[in-house]
Amino acid sequence: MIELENVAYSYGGGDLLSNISLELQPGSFHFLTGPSGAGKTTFLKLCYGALTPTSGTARLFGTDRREMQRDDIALARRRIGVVHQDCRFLDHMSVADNIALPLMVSGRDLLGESANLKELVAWVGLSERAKALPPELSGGERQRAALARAVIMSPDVVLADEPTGNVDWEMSQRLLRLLIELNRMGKTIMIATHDLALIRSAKAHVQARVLRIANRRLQLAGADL
Ligand SMILES: Nc1ncnc2c1ncn2[C@@H]1O[C@H](COP(=O)(O)OP(=O)(O)OP(=O)(O)O)[C@@H](O)[C@H]1O
Repeated sequence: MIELENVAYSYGGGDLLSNISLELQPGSFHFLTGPSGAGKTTFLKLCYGALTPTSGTARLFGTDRREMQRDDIALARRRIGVVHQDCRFLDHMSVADNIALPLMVSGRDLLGESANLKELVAWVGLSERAKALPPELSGGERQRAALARAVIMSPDVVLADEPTGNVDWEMSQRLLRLLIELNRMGKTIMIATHDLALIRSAKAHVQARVLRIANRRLQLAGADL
């Protein structure tokens, strides 16, 4: 699905990431951890093709990122749902319209999709808030709306960047349950997080690999988490 082979990435100074190799298997569940500034968001951007490796190869669904044209990237992006750290809503549009935005952008028939949209809004527990504007939402509501938007196109892979960053324990558990449910439906999940307690709590419910970025490298974290 997504394959990184000996990838390095630099924003212009020295390498932020180097020697990164990983193949995301269909249906797998990964956590990605590491100190602030280690490069977790950058790593996710390499996985969804927003960045091209400085060296090495990133393949998205079998195609080298360097050989992908605009349309290829757009197609690959429909298969990868991203929950951004800062949610990125359009504040003048309702929660439901924000969630439906990927459908609108890809030219899908919104009327035909309205039952799916309603079901998805209910799945994340936001039926009562569907008409609200994003600035009116709580942190947990924002994160659930961001998750719904990330999966509206039925992606194969969901990459979530600190999806539980600004919410209490109960809400992080609720978000985690939603992500585990997606994994049980067959989706490949990767969650970047600082929250080691969240990772520990997941282990009882899902077989997850824990990756850690430290000193520019990607390592498999030890069992001592
Ligand atoms: N567009 C950019 N241009 C230049 N430097 C950048 C850019 N984006 C990120 N960086 C730098 O790259 C480093 C890694 O950033 P990144 O956001 O990937 O780390 P992170 O591990 O996700 O951090 P955090 O846990 O704090 O979110 C940081 O030093 C950051 O300032």
